[in-house]
Amino acid sequence: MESFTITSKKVLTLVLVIDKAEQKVLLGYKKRGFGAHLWNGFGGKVEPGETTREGALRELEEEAGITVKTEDFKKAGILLFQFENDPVALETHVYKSYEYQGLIRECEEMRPQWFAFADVPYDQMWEDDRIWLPMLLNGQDPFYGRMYFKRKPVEDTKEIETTVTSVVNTSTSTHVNHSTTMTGTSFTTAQPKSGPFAMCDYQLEHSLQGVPREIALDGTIASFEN
Ligand SMILES: Nc1nc2c([nH]c(=O)n2[C@H]2C[C@H](O)[C@@H](COP(=O)(O)OP(=O)(O)OP(=O)(O)O)O2)c(=O)[nH]1
Repeated sequence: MESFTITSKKVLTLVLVIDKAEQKVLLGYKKRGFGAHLWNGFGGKVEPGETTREGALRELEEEAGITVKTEDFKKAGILLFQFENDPVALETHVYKSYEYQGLIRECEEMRPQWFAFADVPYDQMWEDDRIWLPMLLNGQDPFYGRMYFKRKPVEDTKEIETTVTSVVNTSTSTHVNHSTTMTGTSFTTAQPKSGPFAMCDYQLEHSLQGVPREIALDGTIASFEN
């Protein structure tokens, strides 16, 4: 796991708005930038001077045109994304709300659309989403996940097949470890099915003593929300 050692992290947010009565979740089709051509929740980088909650609410308003009252806005967990040979991890603070105000609208970055829980397009999302999003939709939060990605080899014109061998698990008594071997992931450069990265390992915990607030550089939960 040496190639996954991290020395710093960027703080990001991700917001899932859920219609509980209709069993639907609001996703956005990302038109450009990091994660382009994938469906995702709304979010992005936290700006200097902002809390993660403020950053998440701002991104939701910018990208989907809607607002959520503070009391309805719940922290669901933290996902730490790590990329092979990249010392900078992405500490993503995940929020959810069952309520919203305003009119949902498209912007130049995201095209919002409601999906029934049963129709969430996992094959056109980041690969880790199929692991934790069902838990969030079923109310099995808070959670903490650590996901490891390798870059898929890129070939310009034709669809290619790639095999990613799982990295060795480092089981500890506090982590539920899952190791996956993914074979035959097809994608094109123009429209990668599940993005330019292949997840090669992950850990997910959801029986936490509280809602995680920060992750230490050794990957453990540094502190919990009050
Ligand atoms: N569902 C999911 N979301 C992810 C994964 N990895 C990852 O960075 N994200 C999210 C976190 C952020 O919401 C978003 C990346 O933020 P961004 O680069 O779009 O940030 P931004 O809007 O500030 O960017 P920009 O304006 O500078 O283009 O993608 C993942 O594996 N799964």
